[in-house]
Order: sequence, then structure tokens, then C-alpha cells
Amino acid sequence: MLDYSMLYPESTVSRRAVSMDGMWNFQLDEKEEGIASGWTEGLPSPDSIPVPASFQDFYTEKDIREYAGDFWYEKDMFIPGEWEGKKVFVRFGCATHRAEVFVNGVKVTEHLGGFLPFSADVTDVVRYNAQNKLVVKVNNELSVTNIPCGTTITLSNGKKMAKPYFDFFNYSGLQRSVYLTAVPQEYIFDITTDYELCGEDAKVSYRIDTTGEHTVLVTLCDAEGNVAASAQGKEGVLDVKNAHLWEVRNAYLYSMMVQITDGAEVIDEYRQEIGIRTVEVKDTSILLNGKPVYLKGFGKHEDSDIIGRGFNIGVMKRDFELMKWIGANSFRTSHYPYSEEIYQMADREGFLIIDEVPAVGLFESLMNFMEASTGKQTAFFEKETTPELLKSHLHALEEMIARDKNHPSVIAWSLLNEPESTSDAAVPYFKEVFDKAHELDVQKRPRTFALVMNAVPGTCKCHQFSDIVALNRYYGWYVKGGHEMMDAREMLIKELEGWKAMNVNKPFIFTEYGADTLASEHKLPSVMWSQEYQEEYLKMTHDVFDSFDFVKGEQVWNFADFQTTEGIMRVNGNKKGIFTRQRQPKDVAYKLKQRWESLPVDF
Ligand SMILES: CCC[C@@H]1NC[C@@H](O)[C@H](O)[C@H]1C(=O)O
Repeated sequence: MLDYSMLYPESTVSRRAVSMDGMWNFQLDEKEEGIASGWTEGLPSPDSIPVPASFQDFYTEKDIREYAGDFWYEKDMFIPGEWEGKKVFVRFGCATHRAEVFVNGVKVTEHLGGFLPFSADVTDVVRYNAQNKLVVKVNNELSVTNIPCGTTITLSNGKKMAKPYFDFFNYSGLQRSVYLTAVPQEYIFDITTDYELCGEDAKVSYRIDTTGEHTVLVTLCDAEGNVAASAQGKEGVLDVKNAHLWEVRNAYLYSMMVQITDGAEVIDEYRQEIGIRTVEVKDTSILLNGKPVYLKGFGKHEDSDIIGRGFNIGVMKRDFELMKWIGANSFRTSHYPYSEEIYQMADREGFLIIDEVPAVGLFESLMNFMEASTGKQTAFFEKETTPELLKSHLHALEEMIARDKNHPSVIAWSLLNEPESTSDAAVPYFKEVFDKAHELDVQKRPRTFALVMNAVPGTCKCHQFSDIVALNRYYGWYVKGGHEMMDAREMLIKELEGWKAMNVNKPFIFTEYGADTLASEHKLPSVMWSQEYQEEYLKMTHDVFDSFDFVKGEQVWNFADFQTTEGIMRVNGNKKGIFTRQRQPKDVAYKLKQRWESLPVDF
């Protein structure tokens, strides 16, 4: 178990959660002198930047935008006297990709992994009714021992630069909200739920982890605030009569109130919204509440102008409005777990999420989108560093499942994106990862990984671990693009015939397919990069999907244009979006809306 709670920060009768978002002091540490020079007590000559945000797109200097190495944040935090006697934490939504945290010059924690929360217990180092100095050293270098994978080079001027093995910009920093929290000495550490449907009724199994032994009370209220069920004890079952189920695009949330009590006294109280639903795979179907569902939607990114990968509540709202407009019902959190607020919104809006751990770039290529189709082997899982990578991977997986396990919207775990799954050495690595996910998830949700283009019938050695087989395919773009699309169609059909012949008897979904498209380009007849070509490509691909009944999902790559490293294949980023980076529709959005609104509901 993790040594920090993953519960989302909330203020209740017993708790306080104070946002520390706003302008923070900020300073690059190119000489890596910060520790030796006492920056832990405060930064010598800082600038100031917003948190949450990536730092890269604020500045005009390319050396800052491409900076790789250590960089520091600083914030003064006032600790109220009434918190004395409680436990006090600083909780980071994430720090990308690694961090060391100091309060009043004392190191209070460190964390590896850039897309999941962690907390520092600062109870013993803070001064009450006084300002306290919070200092964070962050580092954004890439390697093959942490996820996402890449490398870091040193340029001729001695400056370091990140070289991703993945196709998104290495945005970094304090990209999600930071909270100051206070909880009782005996507090609710974790909540775990599972569901069983029994006709019109439902059983909600729960486990409450606390830091003490006092009595635990659990009360489940419906959306109208009526008590639907209640129980006493750290583990139990809530019998819910006439349960109102959480359905795709028809959400219903109950409120679970958990209390630690000592007689009439409430020691700690925490409330979490839950959705009563079941998810399972049966033969080639994905079942939600026992009914088949077909996934329509996108691979996305947390990516927007100016703040990069910083959580942007307005962009989140716009993205959900666009997904509702176009008739989507799902998305994959490609290629890392997203901000918690996005899962909370998906819970409220009834969207299905494939939650992806940041295991991307596990195929050694700086041009993954090109070399992935060549059959190139990079012996990625045969390195001396592979055990260290596996340790980081499993820790990120444990954090992701601990954080996201109670969201009704999360229906599956994606454990890798486009790894090198065609080598014998990949098999034991995958087995460890898939077994760990099964062990950690009480709900035993389906597990998957996205197969890269050269992982096809007969070459992929790892698809057997997946409960849902997810394909990233670009026939008509990276393979046989342009006027050769007719041959691309034949290749896609041939591959699906190959999977069919293997009698895998599992649902297949496409987690990526797409064509780079400039909103400015119209051509008659079409050419690649034109709007017309994106439409022809999607129609060809969808026609093939529709002729294979084991295809149970289509998630277009990508929802919106997004930033990548610069290169000859990227026109200021990846342009495969159905929407522009500013969230305006390309022409194909209207065609996709027609298709998704006309698809039958059940499959
Ligand atoms: C052939 C691999 C395609 C690749 N897949 C991973 C995504 O993160 C990239 O953006 C996408 C692309 O190149 O568009």
C-alpha cells in the first residue's frame, strides 16, 4: 500500500483543503547548484509563474522552452493556529517528472513519476500562525528507467535537451493543483468500492482504510439526499433497493458519506460520489451493467495553448461539450493519467474512460510514429535497466489504480502504449504488469495495451494478456497513404481477417487511427494533409470496422491537435485532431457526428 492517501482533497467538518494555486516563484537550475547553494531555504533570483501550468510556453527564449534538468518552485504558506494538533500535508496533483519537497529548509518527501498525486506530511516542520517556506525541486529529464521513456542529450553549448521516444511535447512542472490539507490524527486513508447487480437491487461492497481503530459508519444517499443504505464497520456490504444504475451517457451518482466516530463525536468525515455499475468482457462484447456497449470517442491529450499540459478547467468543459456534441461516449487518457477533475466530470456526464498509465516510449525510437511500422527491433526489454523501469512502471500503476479505482467512468486500464511487444523478452515484463493490475483492482476491470503497427497476428507476443485487444493502426496514413489508400484498405482487412482467424474471442477496439490534417488545406481531389483526405481516410477505415463484428470500439487519434517536439513530420505539433488545438471543428467533425449519432445503441 502507498504511504500517502490518494483521496481527493476536500474540506469537511473534520478536514481542511486550501488551494495553493496562483503565482509561484520559479527558477531554472542549469548548474544543478540549488541544493549546495541553499535554495531549499528560498530561491536567490526567481521569476514568477502560474501553478498549475507547464512552464515552457510562457517564455520567449528557446533555451527555456527546450530546457531539460532541475528547476525550482517556491511558495510561502500560512499555517493557521487552529490546525495545531491535526496532521498537515502538502498535496501535489502531480510534479513532472520527479520532485523533492522542502519546508522551512527540511526535506519532507520526494516522488518519481509525473502524472499522479503525492503528499508530503509536514506536521512536524511547520510553524503555526506563521508563514512557512515551501520549496520544490523538479526535474524533467527523460530516461529508460522511468515512464514515459526517452533520453536526454547534451548540446554543443553544454545545455541538456530531452529527446522523447513518444510523440508529445515534454511539458513539465507543477501541472496540476497543489493543496494544503489538514486532517485529524485518526483519519480516513482510503475508500474502496465494488458492485454486484441483483435484479432491481444492488450490493455495494466497501472497504474503508483508516489510521486508527474507532468505529466507522458508512451512509449512502441517493441524488435527492435520501438515505439508500447504511452500514457500520471498516468492511461491509450496502444493500441498495431499486438501485439507480450509472449508465453510459446517463449518469447517476450516489453520495457515500464515511465517518470515523467515537460515540456521538465525529472524528473524521469524508464524502465521495460513486456510481453503481458493473463492467465485464464476455466473449467479444464489452458489457456495462450486463449490456453490450460500443466505444465511440477519442485518444486525447491534456494539452492547450500557453499552459501546455497544465490542468485547464475551461478546456475541460469545452472538451466535454464537444464530445457530447459529436456523439462520443468514451476516451482514453492517452498517454498518462489525466487530472482528477476530468474523471469527476466523466462520472457526472456518463463517459467511459480507458485509464492509461504513462508507459509510452517503450520502443527505442525518436521517430516512433515512423519506425513503428518498419518491424524494427530495439531489444527494449533486454536492457540492464529494464528491472528499474519495471519498478517505476509498477509504482505508477499502483498510484493510478489507487487514485482512480472508484470512478464509475473508469472501465478499463491501458497498461502500455505502443510498446515493443514483438520480442520474447517482452512477455515476462508484460505478465508482471498485467498481473499487478489484476491484483490491485478490486473491481477486476478489463486490462489492455495499445498494439503498435508492427504488432500484428503472428508477430505480437503479448496480446494474450489483454482482456480487450486495442489496436493503433494507420493504414492510409503511415502505410499506403494518398492514392494508395485502396491498398491500405486491403491491408487493414487482411490484418483483421488474420485476427479473426486466430479465434481470439475477445473484443477488439481501435485506440488510434487518424490522418494529419491542416484546417487551412482544401483540395479537390484530395491530397494528404487536406481536410478532404481526413474525411476519405476515416470513411475508408470505418467501412472496414463495420464489416468485422468483433470490433467493439473506435477512438480516433486525436480529439484535438496537440504539441509535439519539432521535426520534419510535425507542423507545429501533431495535426490529427478532429478539432483544432483551439477546440474548433475541422470539416470531418460534422461527418463523424453523423456517424456516431446514427450508430445503433447496442452491439
Ligand atoms: C504509428 C504510431 C502513431 C502514433 N501513436 C502514438 C501517438 O502518441 C502518436 O501521436 C501517433 C502519431 O504518430 O500520430
